[in-house]
Order: sequence, then C-alpha cells, then structure tokens
Amino acid sequence: MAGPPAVIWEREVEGLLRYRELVPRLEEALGKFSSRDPAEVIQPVRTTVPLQKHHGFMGLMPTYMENKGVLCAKFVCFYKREDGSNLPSTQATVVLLDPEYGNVKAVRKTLLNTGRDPLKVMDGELITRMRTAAVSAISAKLLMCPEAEVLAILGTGAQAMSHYNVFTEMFSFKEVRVWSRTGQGSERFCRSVSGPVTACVSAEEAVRGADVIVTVTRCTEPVLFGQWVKPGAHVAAVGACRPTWRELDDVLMKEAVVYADSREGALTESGDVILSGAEVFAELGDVINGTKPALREKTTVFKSLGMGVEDAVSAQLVFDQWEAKSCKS
Ligand SMILES: NC(=O)C1=CN([C@@H]2O[C@H](COP(=O)(O)OP(=O)(O)OC[C@H]3O[C@@H](n4cnc5c(N)ncnc54)[C@H](O)[C@@H]3O)[C@@H](O)[C@H]2O)C=CC1
Ligand SMILES: O=C([O-])C1=[NH+]CCC1
Repeated sequence: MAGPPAVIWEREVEGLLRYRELVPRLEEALGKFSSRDPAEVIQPVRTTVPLQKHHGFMGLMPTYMENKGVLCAKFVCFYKREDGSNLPSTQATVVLLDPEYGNVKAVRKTLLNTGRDPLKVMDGELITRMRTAAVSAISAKLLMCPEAEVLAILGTGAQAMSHYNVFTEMFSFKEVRVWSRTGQGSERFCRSVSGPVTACVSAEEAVRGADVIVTVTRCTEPVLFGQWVKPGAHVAAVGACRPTWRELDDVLMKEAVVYADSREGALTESGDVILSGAEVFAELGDVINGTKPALREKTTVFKSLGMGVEDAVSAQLVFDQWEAKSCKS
C-alpha cells in the first residue's frame, strides 16, 4: 500500500447516500448482472466462513465491473444473535480498488493532492441496510399489484427500519403494519419511525390482507405461512440467508412465483428455496431486461440474498459523492 487509504465512516456515508440516486443505479446493476455479460459484471456467489464460536458467518463478496472500472469487495459478518443482545447482527466493510493497478498506481489527481492512496475503505453497514431495502423496493415496484394499499413488515431491527424508510419514500401505502417477536421491539420501532405505523400482536394479524409483506427477521424457522397470505400479494423475503434457515413455509414457496436477486445465490444459500424445492422463475434483472415477465397478478416472492454488485455500485456512488465534496472543500 503506497499510503493510508481513504476511509469513509458511517456518518459520512449517511450524508452521501440517498435512495433517489441509489435506486436507479441498483436497477441498472441488477439488469447488468442478469445479462451475464462478463464485461458488465463478474460476481461469484459469496464465500462464507462459519464463525461457530460466535454463532455467525463471514461472507466475502467480490465484484468486478469492467465496463464501469469498478473493483470492489465487501466483508460482511452476520450473526444469529439472541434477542436481548445489543451487539449488531450485521457488520460490514467495503473496499474499492483500482482495477488496473490493484491499489497502488492510478492515483487520481484529487487524491494525490490530499496525499491519499487510491484504496478506499468504507463502512458497509449503512450501505448494506440501504441497498438491501432499495432492492426490495425495486422488487415491489416490479411485482406488487398497482393498487397496493397495505404494507406489513415482520421484524423490527436495522433492516426493518431501512425497509420502512424506502418503502414509505417510494410508495403511498394507506397502512403500514409491523410485528416483532418482542413487544419492546415493536414499541421501539414505532417510536423511531417518522410516519404512521400500527404494531400488531401476531405475525398473522400483521400480514392478513396485506398487499406487500417484507420479512426481515433473524429466524431460522418459518415465520410467514402461505395460508395467511392474500392471493396476489408480493413478499420480499430478506432474512434466512443460509441453506438451513427459513422465513417462509413450503405452502407459500410452492404457491408463489419465486424471483431472486441471483439464481445461483438462491440455489446455494436460501433454505426457503432449497428445502421447499421451489423453482426460481426469474431474477429481478431478467424482469428489468424484459427477458422474463413480472407476474403482478400472481402471489410473488422475491428471495433476497444480497449481491456484491449491489455493494459495488453503492460504494462507487458514495465515493463519487465523497470525492466531489472533497474537491469543493
Ligand atoms: N438479503 C440481504 O441482502 C440481507 C439480509 N440480511 C438478513 O436480514 C435479517 C435481518 O437483519 P437485521 O435487521 O440487520 O437484523 P436485526 O438483528 O437488526 O433484526 C432482526 C429482527 O429479527 C427478529 N427475530 C430474531 N429472531 C426471531 C425469530 N426467531 N422469530 C421472529 N423474529 C425474530 C428480532 O427481534 C429483530 O426484530 C438477518 O437475517 C440478516 O442476516 C441482512 C443484510 C442483507
Ligand atoms: O448481502 C449481504 O450483505 C448479506 N446477506 C445476508 C447477510 C448479509
């Protein structure tokens, strides 16, 4: 390393990342990923290392976008923390590298002026929260029925909050319901959000009649059952990112048309897909590219696992904004 990396902390990421700029970049990235053009995106399924002693996993998520000149890796640790633990359940760091020289030679002028090395390291937690929620919102934009009125969120943690924020920014639901396993979780959530939300005492109460359902829990057994889900509803299933973990039951997985961010990712990592034997109908990028239809009239599940390309375009956006700000000051 030629010098100290530029380090961009969470507070700075917070000031730079906005859904209105992030969402179009993610839509473009999902389409490019699904085109399977190696000049657009090379992104293997993440490598996962168990941290058995700490009930967690470390995922390494590398991505190369040749045409955009973006080389990125995210290190994400995620844990199955017990309720009551105040340690975060997801921690992430994103590293952007210069694809031509690795990290050493292609020092940009602005960075030369500040004496910084082109390696950029940034906090990845907020990027992970915002890009995951934004991709779920893209799934809803593509797959929910046009007259959707009721949104239900199962879980009240960090992802629940980012999902609430982007779904209420992008859509006009008449009612937002939330459910947490613990009453304190729902109370804390309702106090923290800026808009109206109804806390429900059971997951069933939250989802009955809902048009859009977001599952953002750390559970490893189903928490959402097909018999509760209104025909034609759209489900964005974000938790259960290990092959033995579930959020959705077999009935829902088999009745719904299943979309994923990455087909390979879903078939390798999603307990909901693997254990139910459900077929992945399409990737979101296929719908964006027009190669697969958006079956809005059917019950749909978007199984989100999270992709490196989402982190890469988010981190590049943060860096572009950060650099523009640094040049001004
Ligand atoms: N698809 C993706 O791209 C990503 C998925 N995730 C996953 O999303 C999930 C939520 O993440 P965070 O909001 O950061 O976690 P968090 O720890 O902040 O919140 C988790 C929520 O799940 C609830 N919960 C825990 N065990 C439960 C159970 N057995 N039944 C019902 N609810 C339960 C907790 O009470 C809490 O409301 C995790 O599984 C995480 O691994 C996280 C980042 C990206
Ligand atoms: O994409 C991601 O960062 C993650 N997916 C599951 C846990 C973290």
